[in-house]
Amino acid sequence: MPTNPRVAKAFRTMKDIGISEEKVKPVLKSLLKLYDKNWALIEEENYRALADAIFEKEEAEAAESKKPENIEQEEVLEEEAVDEEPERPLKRSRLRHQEGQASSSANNSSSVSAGASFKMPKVEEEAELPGTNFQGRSQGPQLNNRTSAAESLSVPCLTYARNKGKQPVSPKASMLPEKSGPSQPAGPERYQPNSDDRVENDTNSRRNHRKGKEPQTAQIMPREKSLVLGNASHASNLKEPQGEPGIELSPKQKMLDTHAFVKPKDEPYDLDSPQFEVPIAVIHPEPSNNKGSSSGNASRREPETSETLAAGLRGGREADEDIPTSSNGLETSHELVKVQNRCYSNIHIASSTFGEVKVSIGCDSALGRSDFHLPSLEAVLKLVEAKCLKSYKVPDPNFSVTKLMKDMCECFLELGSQYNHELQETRNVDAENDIGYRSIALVSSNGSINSELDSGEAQPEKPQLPPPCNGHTNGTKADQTTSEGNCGSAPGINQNILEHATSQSSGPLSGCIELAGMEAQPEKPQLPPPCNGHNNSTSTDQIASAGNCGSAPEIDQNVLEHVTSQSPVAVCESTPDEAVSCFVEDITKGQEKVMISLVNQVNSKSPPPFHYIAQNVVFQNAYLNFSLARIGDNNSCSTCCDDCLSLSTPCACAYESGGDFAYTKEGLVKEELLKESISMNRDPKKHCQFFCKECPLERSKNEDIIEPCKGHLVRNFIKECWWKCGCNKQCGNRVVQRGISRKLQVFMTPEGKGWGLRTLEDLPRGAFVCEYVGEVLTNAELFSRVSQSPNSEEHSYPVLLDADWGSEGVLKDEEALCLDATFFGNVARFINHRCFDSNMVEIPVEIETPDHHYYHLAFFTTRKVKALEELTWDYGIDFDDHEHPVKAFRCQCGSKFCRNMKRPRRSRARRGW
Ligand SMILES: C[S@@+](CC[C@H](N)C(=O)[O-])C[C@H]1O[C@@H](n2cnc3c(N)ncnc32)[C@H](O)[C@@H]1O
Repeated sequence: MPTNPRVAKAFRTMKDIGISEEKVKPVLKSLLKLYDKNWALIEEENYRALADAIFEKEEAEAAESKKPENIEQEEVLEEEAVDEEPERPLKRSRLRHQEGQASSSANNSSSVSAGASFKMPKVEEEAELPGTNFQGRSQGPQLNNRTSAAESLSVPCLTYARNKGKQPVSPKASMLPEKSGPSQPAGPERYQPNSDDRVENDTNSRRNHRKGKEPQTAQIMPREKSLVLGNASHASNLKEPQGEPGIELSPKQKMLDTHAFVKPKDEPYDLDSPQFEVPIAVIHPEPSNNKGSSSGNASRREPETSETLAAGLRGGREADEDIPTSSNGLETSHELVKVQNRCYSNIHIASSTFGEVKVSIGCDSALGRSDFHLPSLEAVLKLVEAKCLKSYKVPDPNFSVTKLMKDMCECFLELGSQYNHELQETRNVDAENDIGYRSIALVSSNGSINSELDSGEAQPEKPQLPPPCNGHTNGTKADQTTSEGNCGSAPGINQNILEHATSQSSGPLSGCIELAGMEAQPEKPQLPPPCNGHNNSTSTDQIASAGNCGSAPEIDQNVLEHVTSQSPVAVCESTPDEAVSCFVEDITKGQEKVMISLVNQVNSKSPPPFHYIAQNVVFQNAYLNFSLARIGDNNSCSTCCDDCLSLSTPCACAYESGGDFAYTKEGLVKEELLKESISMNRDPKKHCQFFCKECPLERSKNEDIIEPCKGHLVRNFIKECWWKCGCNKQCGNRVVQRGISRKLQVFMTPEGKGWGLRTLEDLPRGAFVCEYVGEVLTNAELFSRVSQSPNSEEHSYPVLLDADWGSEGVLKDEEALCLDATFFGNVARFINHRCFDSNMVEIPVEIETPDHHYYHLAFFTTRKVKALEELTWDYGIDFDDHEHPVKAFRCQCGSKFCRNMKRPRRSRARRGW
């Protein structure tokens, strides 16, 4: 009897089930070597792995001795087939990591199917799934996340059968057919009534496998926790034994072992843990590559990540649990799973000293459910978002779970660092910028950073400024301004600050701005100096050189945005010495879903008097017919529900845009339409134009001598779902009608263009910004309005709704319409013109009526637009057309393609008015 009590016990246990010491010894030796003497793995489940290995060895030997020549031949083929088969999970995921390839096998790793029939629909998606710990998923005999209920039930049958009939068959076995034929893929390996059939069935199964039909059941089956030795499955969890002393392998066994998991020594696995837990545990919406951070990228399985998360989840782990650590001393995902077992249905939040926060959610409802399959992260997020939008009536269509989780992290940080508040107040402003502080800072008129503004009790920590682009925290404002051109909006950090500012509804700066007429007048904020040259050394030229970044320095913008969210009233002051001569918290007066502030840091001009409207209004004669009766079946999708974009076949509303919806699921205009629309503006001559027989536009100018039509571009329309449609308001084919959702701001441009519109957040290409909203006028009405206007130059540029005049036949005067936002309009009235390379393009949108003489004109970004960039649109002006009723302005767009520059004129057909 061996002296080592563990060895002795192993022998004893094996003996109990009729296995001699002689047989146990070499296998045990081999296993010990394989598992790095990790006895826990061998002893687990009453020496299941050991028994498996012994049976497998026996099986292989028996097969070897019986094998006729033709089978050997077959095995060669089988080996080849195995070579062609997608690699087993662990190896696959590793390859992926090493080679950076999005191998389809990552998914397949958890598929019942094997061989050529391997196919998972979501391959690419999952391959990119951030935070999916494929390694964790692939350890040990896998619980297949695609295993059908029947397959799951078959587990014990297989394992019992494998057990030479020495163990009682699980009651579940009786639920399965006695013997599965070839038409039942997992049949032969699932149920084997007696040991005599074993080799035969193995052969069958491999034949099937070669045909790509045989699922590798043995390797991917779930094991029930209560399984005892007799339930042992294939020895598929053994490391490839080649070269292991003490075990001679037959070719057949080698073949079998090719199917076996190659279990690296530093990644012990837990046979008990249902593998589907792993991906759930490690799903992270936003992977971070930040080394040393606790919010790791689980898909890359950074050791820190596993460790931190495991540590966070560890909770009540037994002290004596003998799960080995990996070779680098860190715990493995295996532990993560195990620990998770005890923490499911919990939310865990942890932060690192780097100020990063990790939120993890454990779900137990799927445990043990054989019908459970791993959804893609994208699908999970989408569903949650849909639920939030529907059930919780989240009004913002751009609500995202990822953002929500970010918010959670931020709140966690904020709350967690409150105690540090006072310390933060006295922080040296020259200190390193630290995103962890999520701060807002102000710039005083002398350009130095003022960190004294936080006077609120128990407020989150003191705002801290991001350093200006030139790195000089104490530099002058001019420095900051001039450096802005190179930086765009400050990378990442400023955006965070902006968002933070917006979210702090009663934050530390509450009431900082002087509020006219309010009783309590808290300290006035030290706002940035104006850009008019009146103050200190600030130079207008320098500011103007801010280039593409819009006009205001980013830091100022942070301030403004922050103040915007705090200040309940507008403040306009006439003294140019003040940093902001005019500030309006919300020019929409609550009519948009989002507030849109207005700020003037350039001169003392007040906002123009106009009525903000969020929807077009008819001035007088314009004829619009929105009757439901006009909307036919071709123009609506009454049988749809929820979100039309999720339909496999687009509904009738996609007809207008060529049978496919104009929007992506992200709410962006699809490339093709976007490109076409941009091209129409840039090179109108290349596109189809319609020439009216009797142009209503010309008619409106002069009824006596009607000039020939100058042509109208035939534009592509977006058609959105509407009231007659069965889908809901959050349907992805309803973007424009949901209104403005982006953070925008009206500001005084320093280049002399007057007011302009800018974005306070980064915008992707194809994003809806706003609609041009104004009074709907007939062209005749507009003509008389403009001609009566003493200074037509100051008239907000009207737009002609002529995108489909060609299909409308001869239009009556009341059908030839345009929009004028001069007196009644929305934020689009502030959008300035830029020749040729503007960052927005207008696209006609059909919503309420299929009559295309009236439609909505919506602006979409032509490219990614950085926070603080001015939003522009090419009005299509021909600066040489001196006959035009609206006098052309002297263009200050700054584009190198400007059509109004002092050089040979680039004339172009004037679009619309
Ligand atoms: C639709 S409004 C834009 C808002 C306007 N800047 C304001 O202050 O209300 C059009 C007017 O803005 C001015 N504008 C727009 N783009 C311009 C440009 N590129 N250069 C100079 N002025 C421009 C012209 O006065 C034009 O008539």
